[in-house]
Amino acid sequence: MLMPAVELHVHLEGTLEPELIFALAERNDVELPYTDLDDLRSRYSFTDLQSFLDLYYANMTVLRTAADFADLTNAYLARAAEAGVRHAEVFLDIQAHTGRGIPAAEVLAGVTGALGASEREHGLTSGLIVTFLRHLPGSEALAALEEILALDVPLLGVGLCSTELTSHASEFAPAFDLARANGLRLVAHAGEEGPPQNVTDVLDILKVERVDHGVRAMEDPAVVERLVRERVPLTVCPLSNVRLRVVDTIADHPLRAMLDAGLVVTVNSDDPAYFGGYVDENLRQVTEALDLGPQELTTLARNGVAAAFVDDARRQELSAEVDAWAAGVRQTS
Ligand code: HPA
Ligand SMILES: [Zn+2]
Repeated sequence: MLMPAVELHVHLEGTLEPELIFALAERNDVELPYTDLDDLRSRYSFTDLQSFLDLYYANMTVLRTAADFADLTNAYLARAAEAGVRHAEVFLDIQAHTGRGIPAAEVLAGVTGALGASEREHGLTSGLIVTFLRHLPGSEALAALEEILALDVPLLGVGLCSTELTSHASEFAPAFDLARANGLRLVAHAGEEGPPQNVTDVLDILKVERVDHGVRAMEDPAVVERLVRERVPLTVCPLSNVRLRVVDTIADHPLRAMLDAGLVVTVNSDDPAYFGGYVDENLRQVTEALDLGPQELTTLARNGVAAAFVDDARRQELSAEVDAWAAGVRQTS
């Protein structure tokens, strides 16, 4: 039986599958620089985060209308449901769309419309986290948030992504302060390509409640100790870490060491259309490569429920599903 999973780290644009890229290019009359699907797929070989981001942003040009964004969101929700995802909090790089002339209202109409129907249409609950792009100025993050708040769309939280190496977290403090003042939940990517200090910075300066990736925190025992003590969830993405060369192979992934250290880690897919698999495949590969047993998998599932931004009633439902699954796994192992 598939583990009931909570997905807390997935970029909607990173679920844009090659087939949908071609379908949307045709629908919108966008000329693609690829001859066919195989040509596009042959470019999915990355040397680091930036080499991936270049292709990821380039492929977004096919997304133009609310219907495109709704199709993208529905395709993800359908695939996530197949992967056992019971609740998903999805990231949206809104500035990557407004920056090429697509109005925020158009993007959000498509995304929030589909997310609003996720329970009815796909059987899982969901929420939206708008992620600011760290390679753009902090003032633009603030302006983006002001624009979104004025639209009054359902929004769960804000995050921070893109390259960690070219800016300091403090640039984004005004945007995060405004988000907090509006009751939004706060997360940020840190400790993926950047050092453990970046993890400390997003906690201290942006006051985030979860850290996305955070794997490089393992390089500093004091940071690990703090994350354990404060029970800060880390949304780990194993296949992403391999494909972006954060770790050499899945067998070298620190996930088991992170669990052993007492960190509240969860397993997520990041950009599944680019990195070789959704949550189910991430779980399958770490289970095999790191020889995870029922106990570790149950901990991962429970961590996901604990780390989700849901109300008490939904947390209890998710918790009961995990308990039922764990009891079944214990019986069969
Ligand atoms: O793994 C990631 N890191 C930073 N930014 C991103 N945007 C999409 N995926 C990522
Ligand atoms: Zn990410």
